[in-house]
Amino acid sequence: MLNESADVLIVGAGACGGLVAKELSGRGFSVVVLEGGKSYNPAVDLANSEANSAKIQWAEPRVYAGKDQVVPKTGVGVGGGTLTWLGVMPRFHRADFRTRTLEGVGEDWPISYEDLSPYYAKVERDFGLAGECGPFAPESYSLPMPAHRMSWHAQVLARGARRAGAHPFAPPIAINSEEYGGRPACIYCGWCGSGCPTGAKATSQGTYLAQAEAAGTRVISEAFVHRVDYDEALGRVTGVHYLAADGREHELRARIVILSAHAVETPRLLLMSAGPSFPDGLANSSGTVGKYLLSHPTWQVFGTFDEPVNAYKGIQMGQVMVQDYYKPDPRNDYARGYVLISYMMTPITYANLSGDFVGPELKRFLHDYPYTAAWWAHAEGLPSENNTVTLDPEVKDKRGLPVARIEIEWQENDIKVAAAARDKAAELMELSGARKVRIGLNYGAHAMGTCRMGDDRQTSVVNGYGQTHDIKNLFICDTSVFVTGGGLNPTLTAMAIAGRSADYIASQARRGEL
Ligand SMILES: Cc1cc2nc3c(=O)[nH]c(=O)nc-3n(C[C@H](O)[C@H](O)[C@H](O)COP(=O)(O)OP(=O)(O)OC[C@H]3O[C@@H](n4cnc5c(N)ncnc54)[C@H](O)[C@@H]3O)c2cc1C
Repeated sequence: MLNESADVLIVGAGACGGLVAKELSGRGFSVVVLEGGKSYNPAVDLANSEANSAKIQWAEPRVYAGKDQVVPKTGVGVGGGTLTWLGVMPRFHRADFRTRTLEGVGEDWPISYEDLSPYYAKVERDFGLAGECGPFAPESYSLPMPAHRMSWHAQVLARGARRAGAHPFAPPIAINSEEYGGRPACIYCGWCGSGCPTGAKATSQGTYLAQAEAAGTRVISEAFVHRVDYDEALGRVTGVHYLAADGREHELRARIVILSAHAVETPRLLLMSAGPSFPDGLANSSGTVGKYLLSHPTWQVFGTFDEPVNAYKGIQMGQVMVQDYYKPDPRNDYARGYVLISYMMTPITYANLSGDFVGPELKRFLHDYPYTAAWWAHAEGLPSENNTVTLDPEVKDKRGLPVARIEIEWQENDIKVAAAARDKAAELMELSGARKVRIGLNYGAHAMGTCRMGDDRQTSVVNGYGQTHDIKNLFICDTSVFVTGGGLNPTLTAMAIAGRSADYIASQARRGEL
């Protein structure tokens, strides 16, 4: 067993873990990041093959026991979800933080858009975003890089949206439209989800973690944390135990522990770290660790055109977005709203995941690939106590640890808002001139919630700064802390919250409060 120590120990080298490492190491803290996955050189290890995307997606067993299908998009490796992600980074709207007050659904957050506004801007600058804020943004803001020129796919989709009176725009995206941050402009090869071999796509690895390492952070890959250590006498966490690639156990001690393992593995780790003071899971006196799992109910909507669309050429997702139907409208028979995002899958994913097509219909569908455009209809799923991450009582991973058991069932509002999104996407596709519209799969995308923030320690796990109510030197900085999911891609908001938490941690530590 190896024993080491650090001021700050971060579990998970993804979007938020990388950001917090950079912020804290830049302020003189000694920081160690433990990452369960491998470290890759994208230019070599992930170059131009769809098969590579499997390397960087979480592939360890999980039990899906819910009524509805959810694909909790999770990456693995140094860079986490940003290795495989598609980089669409819109800001949440003011109303997203106050759904209970404004519409009587979900819960209000303990923080507001105004609290996050400067942190949004900082991530947009530091990470490097291209695009426009769009006509429905919570405030007008500009991004460091101009929008990408719309691909033909995006133009075809935008044509239908304009005919419906909507306002399509090129949303914020973490893919360089010009040289920025020492990274090249995108060459539109279309392999964003396989790891981006050129480095034009921003990843935590290529931005924050590289800067953190330059400032002294140590990133240890293939280090799977299976326990957060809690000292009963001190009432503090003291570090973690992790298993290295060779199966050997190590202990790492730290003054401050930050969990950034994403909304499935963070609650799993807390539940696995139960002890005498916390028999139901560490920092779980509220009983809410693992509850209120949030996801976005989505539909894939395809349109086949007479002329080639060649949607596989260019940025995979988010060359165009429609946000006209995002703002809640009392005339709707559902609360909240949705967006439409251009998204064409790469060929194998298209064949595997597009819909329930079989026989000649599947053959035609595959043949139509270059002639096909696609909207991703992306709606807000509301929190429910019954949507959970727990420890499976039977299935164990290769280390003998209980795997996460994920249960989700869409509620009536989720089904209605997602159906409205799907129908609008189909309508716009027809207006674009599609000769055939096909409805593809319906699933829950993204994972959030499970350790939600709140002012009330009886009903939430962390405060507005990601500090657990139960243990003052234990923090959560990832999408677990979301109270509601908004209807937009979540990672920018998670990173903005993590940036705010990093400021708080630094100031509290300096005052000797941690
Ligand atoms: C294909 C795909 C496309 C996506 N596209 C978008 C998009 O366009 N826009 C958007 O906003 N979001 C997108 N996402 C989602 C986005 O990747 C996540 O929201 C984001 O990465 C979450 O950040 P995080 O810091 O919470 O966790 P992550 O970035 O997931 O990082 C968590 C890290 O923790 C590690 N880890 C987990 N458990 C342990 C453990 N016990 N010990 C050590 N390490 C551990 C994991 O291996 C992982 O590297 C996409 C995701 C996928 C998979």
